[in-house]
Amino acid sequence: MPDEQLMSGADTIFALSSGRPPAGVAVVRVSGAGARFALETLAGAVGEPRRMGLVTLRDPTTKEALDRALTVYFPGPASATGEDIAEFHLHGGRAVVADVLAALGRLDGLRLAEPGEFTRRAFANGVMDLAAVEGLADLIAAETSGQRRQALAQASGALGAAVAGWRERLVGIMALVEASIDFSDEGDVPTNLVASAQTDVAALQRDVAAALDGARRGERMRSGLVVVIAGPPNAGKSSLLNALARREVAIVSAVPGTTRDAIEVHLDLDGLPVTVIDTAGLREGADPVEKEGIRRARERMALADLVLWLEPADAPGEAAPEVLAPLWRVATKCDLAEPPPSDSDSKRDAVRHRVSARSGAGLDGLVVDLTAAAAELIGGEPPLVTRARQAQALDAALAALGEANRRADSHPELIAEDLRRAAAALGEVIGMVDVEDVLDAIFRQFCVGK
Ligand SMILES: Nc1nc2c(c(=O)[nH]1)N(C=O)[C@@H](CNc1ccc(C(=O)N[C@@H](CCC(=O)O)C(=O)O)cc1)CN2
Ligand SMILES: Nc1nc2c(ncn2[C@@H]2O[C@H](COP(=O)(O)OP(=O)(O)OP(=O)(O)O)[C@@H](O)[C@H]2O)c(=O)[nH]1
Ligand SMILES: [Mg+2]
Repeated sequence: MPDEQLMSGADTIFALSSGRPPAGVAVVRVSGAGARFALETLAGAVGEPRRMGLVTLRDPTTKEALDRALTVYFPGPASATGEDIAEFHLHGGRAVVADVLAALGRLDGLRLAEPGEFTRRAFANGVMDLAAVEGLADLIAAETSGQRRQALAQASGALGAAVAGWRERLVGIMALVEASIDFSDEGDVPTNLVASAQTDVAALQRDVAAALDGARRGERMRSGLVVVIAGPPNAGKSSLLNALARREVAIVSAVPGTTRDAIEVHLDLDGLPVTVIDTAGLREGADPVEKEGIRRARERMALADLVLWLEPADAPGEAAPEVLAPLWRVATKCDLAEPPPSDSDSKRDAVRHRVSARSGAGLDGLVVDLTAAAAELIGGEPPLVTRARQAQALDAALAALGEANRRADSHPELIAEDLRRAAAALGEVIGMVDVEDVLDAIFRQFCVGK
């Protein structure tokens, strides 16, 4: 083991960072003081920093060729983890990858990385703040362009930069308040210092509150908008789900009470993530299994962002239950019945769409309307705040700022204490304070190699 590695105390870690073999190319990353040693030993050369080179990789013991591969060396601290990094871009065959990983594992001081360990080191070395780490997790999980856009902004440090700006302003405000405390020792309290501090606090409150305003939107973008299909048995709920998903996800039958479990599909509507959930038809007097399905249906409706209430055009009139979310009445099987005279529905809860899963009629219109609703709820410029954890910390900061602002001018020491709490809460957002358990929770979500 190289001496500097013993001194740094941290192991050198390695992992397959690309997807599951077989694949066209597989990328193995090595991070830590032994990265250089790994290249020297397997490739026989390190190469110019940050330049790829084509080499033959050899087993260090037998000297057998393992692959013709591309390698690149990134010396720390200007690297993705802040440590020395070596990358092996291999042919993505299972045996190539397995044999190269095995050869690395036999090198002194190298061990397989734990999930998220590369990113954990990037965080520990100040390459990324905690919000950026969360953004990176979201970037890897992103299924739609909208999610990608929001995650990339956060992974690139958008929230971290905003928080840094707020903290800087807070430090300026604290200086004003501290100055007024010092003056008060001299029996000459310039109250305008505190007044000026309070003006600045109010401005800061407005900016933090504005960022918090987007939090719900950010969380919905991460998790996807939840649209629940509900209605009486046999209304054509599962048929509509299948039509929206364009595949036979749910069982459709003429027997009422077919669906019991809630069935989810993920749609990408113009880059916006929408989860559509098919549920058991609501009715009284069902058997115990169906009853449980109906309980789950109601539970899903209670958590929905939007409910589609389906009623067959040839047997309309089943009253929709009260729900918190907006509810759209959708007439189904419109191939079976003529539309009723237009004044037959009261304006307030008029049927909003007439569809037929069989003929396809009305489906495009429904999707256009859903896309517009999604754009309304989660579209637009990506918000800064995207997680409940971030929102809670900012809420705490806002509360402390509010306290500071409400205090009488005569208590600068108490104002200073409020401001320190606000600063600590802002620090939590970017992981400067008190986040060990949060860290474990976040890094557990990552895959090995990230
Ligand atoms: N092959 C490969 N592709 C990858 C990654 C990787 O680690 N390896 N990434 C892994 O997530 C992402 C790219 N992220 C990276 C982030 C920073 C640096 C880096 O060297 N940063 C230095 C120098 C910056 C510069 O010269 O412009 C620095 O920030 O100091 C490299 C990759 C996506 N693609
Ligand atoms: N003519 C016509 N029949 C339809 C249409 N959509 C569904 N059906 C029929 O209506 C019956 C019930 O359809 P499902 O989609 O299973 O209804 P559901 O609401 O999921 O029923 P449950 O799961 O039992 O609550 C099936 O026989 C379907 O073929 C349609 O647009 N037109
Ligand atoms: Mg069904």
